[in-house]
Amino acid sequence: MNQQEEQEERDRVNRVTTFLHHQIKKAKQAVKKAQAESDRVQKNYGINTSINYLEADDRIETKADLQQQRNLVNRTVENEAIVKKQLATYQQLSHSPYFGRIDVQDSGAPTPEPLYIGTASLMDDNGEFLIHDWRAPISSVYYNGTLGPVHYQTPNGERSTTLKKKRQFKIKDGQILHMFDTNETVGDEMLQETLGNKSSDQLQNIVATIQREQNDIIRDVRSDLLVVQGVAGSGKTSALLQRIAFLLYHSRNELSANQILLFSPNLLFSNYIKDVLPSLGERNMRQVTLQAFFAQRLEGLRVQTRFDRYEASPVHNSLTAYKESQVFIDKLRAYLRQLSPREICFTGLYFQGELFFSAAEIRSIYARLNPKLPLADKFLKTKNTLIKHLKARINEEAHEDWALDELDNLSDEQYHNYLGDHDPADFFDFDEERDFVARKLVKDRLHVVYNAIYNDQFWDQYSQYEHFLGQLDSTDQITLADWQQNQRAFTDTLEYHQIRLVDAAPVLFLQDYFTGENHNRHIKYLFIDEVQDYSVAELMYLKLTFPRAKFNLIGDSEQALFKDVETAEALLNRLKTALPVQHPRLINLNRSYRSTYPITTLASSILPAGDHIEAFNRAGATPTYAEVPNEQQLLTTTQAIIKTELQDHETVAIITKTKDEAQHVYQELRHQFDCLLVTDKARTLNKSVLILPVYLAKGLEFDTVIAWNVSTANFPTHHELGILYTMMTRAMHHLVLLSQGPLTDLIPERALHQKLLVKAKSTS
Ligand SMILES: Nc1ncnc2c1ncn2[C@@H]1O[C@H](COP(=O)(O)OP(=O)(O)OP(=O)(O)O)[C@@H](O)[C@H]1O
Repeated sequence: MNQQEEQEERDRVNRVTTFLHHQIKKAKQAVKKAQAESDRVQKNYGINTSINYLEADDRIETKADLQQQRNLVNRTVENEAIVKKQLATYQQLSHSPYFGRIDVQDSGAPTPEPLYIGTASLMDDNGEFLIHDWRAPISSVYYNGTLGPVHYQTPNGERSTTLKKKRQFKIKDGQILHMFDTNETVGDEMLQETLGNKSSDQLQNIVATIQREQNDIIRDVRSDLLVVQGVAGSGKTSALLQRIAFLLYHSRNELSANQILLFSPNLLFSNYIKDVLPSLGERNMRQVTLQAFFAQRLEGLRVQTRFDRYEASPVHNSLTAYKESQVFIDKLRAYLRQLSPREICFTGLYFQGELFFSAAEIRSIYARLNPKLPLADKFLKTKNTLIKHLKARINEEAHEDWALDELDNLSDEQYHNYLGDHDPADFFDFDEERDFVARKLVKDRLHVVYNAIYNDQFWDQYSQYEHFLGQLDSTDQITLADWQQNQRAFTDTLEYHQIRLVDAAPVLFLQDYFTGENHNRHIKYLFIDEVQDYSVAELMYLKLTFPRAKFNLIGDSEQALFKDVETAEALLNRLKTALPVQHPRLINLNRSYRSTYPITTLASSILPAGDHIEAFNRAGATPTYAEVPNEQQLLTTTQAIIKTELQDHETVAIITKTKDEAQHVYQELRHQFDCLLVTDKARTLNKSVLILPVYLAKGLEFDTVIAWNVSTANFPTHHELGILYTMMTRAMHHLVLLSQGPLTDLIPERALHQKLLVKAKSTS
């Protein structure tokens, strides 16, 4: 780029920034005006509603008036929101209006047309684009294309053009700090700089440096099952969030942020990612953890958390694996389909301590239905019939002694409340009036039975599940004794109002499949981050619950904490057969961005198939290790390392295998350092020394990581591989492995020979 071109770019940024400041001024006035207008309308609305309610005769007129007023209030509030959003966009663009430029020349066009790409689009007063939104169809050329003929997708099909130039900018506070032309997808230079920064307690958007394969994930609009298998630090979470921003733009007339649901691994993570979408001018999607979701659905039971289960026994057994498998859910489905009315666990409903509808009566209603009807229809028809019977019983019960007694004991006020708007003159005689009040009273009392029917209390899903378990045979891997013991464990925990995690999804599946209830058709896109920690049974249940949602499953099979590491292909094959979808797609991300080259190289070396991991070429210190003979020395070495690391870095995280270890380390260090023990209730990480168990470090990153006690004793088998890999890959700039006794054999000999890992100075 020559000097003149550089000057032209600077002039352009100045022009755009000046224009933006002008727009900000105008927008601020518009916001003020809109606020005043909505204040005025709301005040008016308040006055009108209070006046009009005094005038009883004008009720109908008042209702129409009120509706009109309410519409006006809604419109002004909406208008205020629009101008505020506009202002926010201008303010956001004024700091850094754009980060890219592409010059494209359509065939037949005399000259190339320069287009500037930023986080939002901006037009000048003549309606010409000064900035194109990064999500606009043409902008994909910036991310995907190299110079020459290029293609891009538009709502009307594929278009072609020629990419003549690609330029990148770094603009801060309206000043160009850096600009260069590139033929690469998006140049390494910019990425180097971004990745070299210190860690932050908030994930940043990656809009300026999205990589080609990440762009594929972001812009996919076809798949109904998109599986992203990406190595640690490959930008899966970043791409997921950029994808949500893209979808909100692409389908802005049909999709709103509250139709997108993200299952995130823990609350800390939810907080970590919360600024990304707002930084792109979009509202956040809804977020939930599987834990919270289960707890809400299984109200009244304490659901075991994944963390509890991991702490109780980090290693999976074959019985758990079986209950988490597709086979198990398939068996459950088949069982429900062939259930005879005799086997259905109906339960009687009681009223005032006496049986009101017996299980036998309910069963006979069910048995009379056409057996060929779908399960959910049969359940619904039974429910409706019960409600009909209940209504009939109201008339009968109104003549029973209990009802007549209650009627006689009603106060005048209660009696008139039951009469409601009715006048004694409305009735033929007093008996008719009493009969009317008696029916009202009975209806009122029987509401508990109505609620019980409405809430499906005439069927016991837990007993049904026990019945299902009872009729399963033991399998090759599971002995009859183990199986029976497992069934007893389900019943025992239930008595204490608890349920183990492994039973939560199957019980809910059984319940919703049988009743056809609790299906959420509102959610259009479901995202699951860290999907490798979900069982197939859990995913099958989520698919049942969110039947209209397109599934986006993002994870890394090598970071499996709660089960053994498996290949991406195996995971995908399991999912493809388990979830009924039409357009499955797998995208692999093999390039790792988070960590320095030496850290990624070491971390990959511990994986049996780690060769596919491509380390981004960012320089940094070689990871170090220290083997010490006792725990005291483990602590003193840790202290020394923290002190050294804090000289260069902002955050040091000590990652342990378990919560107990984390608590112990914290107790020992808290007097020396201002440190934070991270628990599963934590929302923020506001200290520079953090101590946390590995499952809470999921998805997060820190400048320096100290992997606590990765010894042979603590990490004895390949079951711990995913745990160790996850610990190591949280480090951005420096990684230290500490071990009491010999280092785990999971670190291969060659890592030491090839000096991928060297002894820490303080102990050498
Ligand atoms: N295209 C990119 N441009 C700039 N930074 C990027 C890009 N892709 C990823 N990063 C950075 O790399 C780091 C890791 O990204 P992210 O957390 O999204 O990866 P991940 O695959 O979800 O990681 P993990 O599975 O290990 O938790 C983040 O700091 C992110 O900002």
